Amino acid sequence: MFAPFTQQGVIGRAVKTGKLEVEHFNPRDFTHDRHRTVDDRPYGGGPGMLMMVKPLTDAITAAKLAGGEKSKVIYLSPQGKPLTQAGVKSLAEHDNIILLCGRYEGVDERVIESHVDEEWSIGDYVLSGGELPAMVMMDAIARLVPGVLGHSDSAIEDSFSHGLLDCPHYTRPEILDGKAVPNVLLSGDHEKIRQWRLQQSLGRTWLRRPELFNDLALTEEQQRLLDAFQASLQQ
Ligand SMILES: Nc1nonc1C(=O)NCC1CCCCC1
Repeated sequence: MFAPFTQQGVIGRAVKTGKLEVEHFNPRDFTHDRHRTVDDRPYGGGPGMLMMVKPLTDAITAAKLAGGEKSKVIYLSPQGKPLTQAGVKSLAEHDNIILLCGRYEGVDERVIESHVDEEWSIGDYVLSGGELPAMVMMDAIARLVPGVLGHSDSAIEDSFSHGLLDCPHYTRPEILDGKAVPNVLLSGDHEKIRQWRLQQSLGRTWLRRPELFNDLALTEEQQRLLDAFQASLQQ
């Protein structure tokens, strides 16, 4: 699952240029029976299986040997803290991260208590395994690693970087099904374009995700632009 992800695109380039290192530790390689068993039945009954403790903790130990004892162990599950850009920024501070990807119905709680530093969720829905959430987290963190993105501004301008939703974007043709690109974007007036984009981000955030303003302290300019946006809707 991870090979295409770590060999293509932003992550692929970062791995190729040595800005990122990705290594896998498969619990199956830490089993000692013929069937390389990694799952076991849950105490208390109930459907499905859990991941066995020993192959998991041995894999984590091996990963720590490779990445260093200071590696942060992260477990991805719906029971984790909801991942936001702020959370990504805090995670990007670590030099080494071990992402524990669950399968079946999950892992023994004692593995989480004894080996996991932080539990994170990428959203309130249930997936079949932790691999896709791990790749989501890897992609979001990698974009913040200096030198990983060609044009670093694009990461800074990413939505949520200022806690706001992204503004609308346009490319050719200038008229599409009778709908024209907003004139300001054709004006070449970079200050006007910056203000328009900021106002659009503020307006969209207000219309679609007003709760995001709870964690934001708007600058005077932002407040002025938002007020004008709201007033324009009253007309
Ligand atoms: N949502 C999520 N956010 O992060 N992970 C998520 C998930 O849905 N993970 C599924 C895994 C969880 C461990 C047991 C097997 C299924």
